[in-house]
Amino acid sequence: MIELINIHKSFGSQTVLNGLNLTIPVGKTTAVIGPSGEGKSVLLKHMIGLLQPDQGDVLVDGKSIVGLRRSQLNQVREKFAMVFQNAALFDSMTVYENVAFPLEEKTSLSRSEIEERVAIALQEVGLKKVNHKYPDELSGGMKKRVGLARALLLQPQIVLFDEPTTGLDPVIRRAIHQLIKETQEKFGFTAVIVSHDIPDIFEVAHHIAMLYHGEILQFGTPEEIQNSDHPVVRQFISGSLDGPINSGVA
Ligand SMILES: Nc1ncnc2c1ncn2[C@@H]1O[C@H](COP(=O)(O)OP(=O)(O)OP(=O)(O)O)[C@@H](O)[C@H]1O
Repeated sequence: MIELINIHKSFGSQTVLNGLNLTIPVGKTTAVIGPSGEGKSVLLKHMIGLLQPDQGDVLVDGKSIVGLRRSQLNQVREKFAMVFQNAALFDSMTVYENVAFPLEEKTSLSRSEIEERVAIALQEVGLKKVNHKYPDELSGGMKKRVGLARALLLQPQIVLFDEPTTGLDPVIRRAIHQLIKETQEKFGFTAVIVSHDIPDIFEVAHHIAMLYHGEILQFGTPEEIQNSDHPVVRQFISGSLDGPINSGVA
């Protein structure tokens, strides 16, 4: 379980998180939504110790990860996998080499065992005959699938997705969402997804956390969020220009 307790985070004079509390349910998918620039990525980075809070605590399975030494933090991070916006593949490596990389680095599996696991992982994300291709020979959707295959290979307990469908067309976006949903159900990991995909994300996540002005304004099931009475939540999910949220565009 990940618990964020009274998190405060500022960059210079800009306060981004302002006493934020959030508990991520185990074995479920939680989506973090909210206007651009409100701190969704900053929040995700606190969960894995890439950023430290100015105040407050982050607990992973009941233990604080704030102020840990690098070696201790690396141990905690073994529970996690992170799927970045751009899939973060190594351009000079083939798809096979990219996916095999964590197994070669972190396990003592034999070459044939690694080959077998990579083949299964690529099959699981619906990729065929791409082993020898390089990332720049793949479409955006295929790259995301490779990133997901690599993330799942070490069987993480927790998978963090930072806007996993950015830049994809609506059909591929749906396919990636479907894949995240299916793999989460199959492996049962705890997932946290930062997403702008409304209303699609309501079909993927079990819980939605709406971030606004440095706090979680509302946490609930997709149904509860869709039926929210809160004017900010209502405006945000309907994409209306009228309401308390200022788009910042004149
Ligand atoms: N390392 C950093 N140093 C300084 N400011 C930062 C840093 N990281 C984030 N910020 C600032 O914190 C704010 C929140 O950024 P963040 O990327 O978390 O927003 P977001 O909600 O994920 O936005 P978007 O939906 O547009 O991706 C932004 O104003 C950003 O400029």
